[in-house]
Amino acid sequence: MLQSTSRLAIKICGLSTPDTVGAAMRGGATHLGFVHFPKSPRHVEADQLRALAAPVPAHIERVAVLVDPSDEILTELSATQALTALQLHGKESPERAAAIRQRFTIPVWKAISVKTRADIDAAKAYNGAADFLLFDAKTPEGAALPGGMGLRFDWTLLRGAPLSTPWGLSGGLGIDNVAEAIRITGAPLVDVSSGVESAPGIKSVDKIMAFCNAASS
Ligand SMILES: O=C(O)c1ccccc1N[C@@H]1O[C@H](COP(=O)(O)O)[C@@H](O)[C@H]1O
Repeated sequence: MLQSTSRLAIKICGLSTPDTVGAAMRGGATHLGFVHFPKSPRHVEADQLRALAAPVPAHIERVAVLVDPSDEILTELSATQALTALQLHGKESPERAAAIRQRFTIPVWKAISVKTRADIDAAKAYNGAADFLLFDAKTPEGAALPGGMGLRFDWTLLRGAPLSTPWGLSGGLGIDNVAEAIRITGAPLVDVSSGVESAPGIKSVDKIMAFCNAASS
């Protein structure tokens, strides 16, 4: 889970190679994300995830990104013993999030798709059901993926939002805008995927390092 410290937390998401996992760790990422969703260009199988996470020290969180996962998929991932949290990035209800947390005894993050202030207000339904809320941009109806598309939302919508569950910001973050995003929202955690890629699914070591520097500056 996100620790209650003033240090900014950085999540580099969609990692699929040892060299980019290494870059994220060297850059100071506090959280590493692994997408398990076959439609994604960042998809990693459970065995691959286990191998990628093996050299990661315990103080760095390992988060699986999932879209409406079945219990079968969750059981397979749980068996890797490689994860410290599950990020639910589909249409999981508060009841489903709570049930996953209880059955798999692991912190659950819920991605909240945001277009308007009403979307942020509606996130309170997950208070007590999810351990962490990740605000991300709403992708267009019929889009191939529910995230990882480099889309951002109006960050000012988060100003003054009464959030009682720990939270973070994602969606369209990159080297050139992450500092502004932190300034506007006060986000305690920033999450990036496509903003540190050279092509969809291809993470760039240089961009990961630059993002970590920009976020921490
Ligand atoms: O990255 C993916 O392919 C993905 C697939 C399915 C659900 C979520 C996905 N990515 C997550 O989306 C946010 C924002 O990404 P971006 O920085 O805008 O590219 C991030 O949490 C990714 O983990």
